[in-house]
Amino acid sequence: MEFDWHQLTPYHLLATALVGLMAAWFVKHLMRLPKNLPPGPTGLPLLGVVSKFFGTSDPLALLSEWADMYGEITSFNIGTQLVVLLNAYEVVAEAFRHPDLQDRPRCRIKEEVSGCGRNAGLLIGVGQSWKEQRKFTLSVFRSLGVGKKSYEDTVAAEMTQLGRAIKEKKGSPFDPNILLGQAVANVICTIIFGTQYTYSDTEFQQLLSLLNFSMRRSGVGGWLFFIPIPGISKVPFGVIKTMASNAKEFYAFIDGHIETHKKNGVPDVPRDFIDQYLIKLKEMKGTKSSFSHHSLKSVIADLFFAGMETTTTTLKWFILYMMAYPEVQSRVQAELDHVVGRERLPGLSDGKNLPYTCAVIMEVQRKGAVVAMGVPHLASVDVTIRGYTIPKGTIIYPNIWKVMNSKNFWDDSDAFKPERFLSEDGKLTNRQELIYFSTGRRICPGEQLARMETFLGFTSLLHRFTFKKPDNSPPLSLDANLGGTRSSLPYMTCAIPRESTENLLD
Ligand code: HEM
Repeated sequence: MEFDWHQLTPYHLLATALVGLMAAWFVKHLMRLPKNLPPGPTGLPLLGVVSKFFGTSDPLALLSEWADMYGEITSFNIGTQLVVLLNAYEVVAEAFRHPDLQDRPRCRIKEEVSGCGRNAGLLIGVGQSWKEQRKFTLSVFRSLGVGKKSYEDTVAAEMTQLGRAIKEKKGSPFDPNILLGQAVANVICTIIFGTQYTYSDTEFQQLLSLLNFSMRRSGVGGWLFFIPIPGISKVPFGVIKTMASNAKEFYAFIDGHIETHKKNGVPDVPRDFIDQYLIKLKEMKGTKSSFSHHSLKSVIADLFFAGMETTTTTLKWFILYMMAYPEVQSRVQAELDHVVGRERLPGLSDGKNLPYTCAVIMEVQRKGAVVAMGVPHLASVDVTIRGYTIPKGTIIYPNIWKVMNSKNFWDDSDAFKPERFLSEDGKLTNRQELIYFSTGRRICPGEQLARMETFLGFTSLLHRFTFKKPDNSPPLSLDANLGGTRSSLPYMTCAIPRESTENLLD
C-alpha cells in the first residue's frame, strides 16, 4: 500500500515533530548521564520507576528490596528526575558530611503559597541564606535553654497539663493523637510566640488541624511538596488544593502573631523566638543578609512543620508499643519507681540512672522510624561517593528506615528488643546506626528539644499511667501509615492511673 502524503494534516506533522523532539531529548539525556551511576532498577522512558510504586501498598518494602538487590547506594529515575537512595550508615554519614550535597529540591507549593520565594527559611533553604537562618535558630534555642536543664520546667509543665487531660478520661478509651499533638504544639508555641494555649482554645485547635492534614497527606517522604511544577499551588481540586489552602491559613496565623509582637514592641528581655528575630532584623537593617520578614515567617512555619508531627508521632508509637508489650511497660515502671520513687515526677537528670527506660526509648525510635526517608537533599555539583558519580541536580534520600532496620546491621532486626541497647552488665550502649534525626550538616536542629520532650513525655506518662488496649477492641497493629512521617495506624487506648501519683497532677 502506498503512503498518501496528501492525507497528512498539520496535526499529524505536529504530533510527529513532538515525538521526534521527545526522543531526541531522551537520547541526549541518556548520553549526558555518567557511566558510573549507582546501580538500581531500570524504568520506562520518561516515567522511570513511577509505575513500580503504583503497584505496591508498601513503598518502604520496595525500596528495601532494591537496597538488598543493589547495595548500600542505589539510583533510579522518578519521571526524568534522578534519585539516589543511601541505604547504609557509612554512606549516609559520608554523603551528608559532603559540602556539595546540602541543598534541597525546590518546594514550589511552599514558595508560592507563603509568598516567601525560593530560598527563605530553614527547611528548604540553601547556600548562605540557609546557613545564616540555621545558625541564628540554633543560637536562639541555646539562649532560651531549649534542650537544657533551664528549659526543663517549661516542657515538664506541658507534660503535667497533658497528664491532667489524660486523667480526665478516667481510664475510658480515647485516641491519644489529639492530646499528644496539643502538648507538642504547645511547647513549640511557647518557644516561638511565648504563648502557652489551653487545649480548648479554638485558635489553637485550628492550628493543629491545619498542620496535621498537610503532614499526613504529603505522600512518602513528603514528595508532594517537591513536585517541580510551577503553579502547582493553583491546582483547583484534590489534596494539593487542600494543602495549599491550609498553608495559606497557616501563614496568615503566623503573620498575625508577628504583627502583634511588632505592635506591642520588643521588651528589654526578649521573651521568645519572634522577639529575638525582630531584634536581629533591626541590627541587620541596611546590610545585605537573608534576615527579612519573609524569612521569619518561613522559619516559624518550618519549626512547626518539622517539629510537631514528628514528635507527636514518636509519642504515639511509645504508647502503642507499651500496650503491645505490657511486660516491657511493667519493667520501665519498676525502674522508674525504683529510681524516681512515687513522691516526685521524673526529671532529665534521672536519665543516667534509667538504662532500661532509655533502651526502650531507643528501640521504639528504631522500630518507629518516624522520618523513614529523611528529608531530601540535592547535589549542587557533580560529586563522587563510594566511587559512584552523583550528578548535579540529583535528589538524595537517606533510607533511614533501612539503616535502622536492616538485617545487615541489627541482630534479629524485626524483633522489638530493647536489650539490644544494653551491655551485659546492664549499661546503655549507643549505636551509630540509630540515625533517627539524620546525620551530618543538616541534622535535625530540633534534636535536643525532641529528645527532651520524648524523654519527659514517655517517663512522666508511664510514671502516672498504665496504658492498656481497650476491652473488645480490634487486635493491636504495629503497621504504619506512610505520609510525611511514618505513623501508627489510628488506635484507642485506656490510661489507667497508677497508685499514689494523684497528688502530682493537682
Ligand atoms: C522526634 C522528633 C523529630 C525527628 C525524628 C526529626 C527528624 C528530622 C530529620 C530526619 C530531619 C532531616 C535532616 C536532614 O536533612 O538530613 C530533620 C530536619 C529538621 N528538623 Fe527535625 N525531627 C524531630 C523534631 C524536630 C523539632 C522538635 C524541631 C523544631 C522545633 C525540628 C526542626 C527541624 C528543622 C527546622 C529541620 C530542617 C533542618 C535543615 O534543613 O537544616 N525537628 N528533622
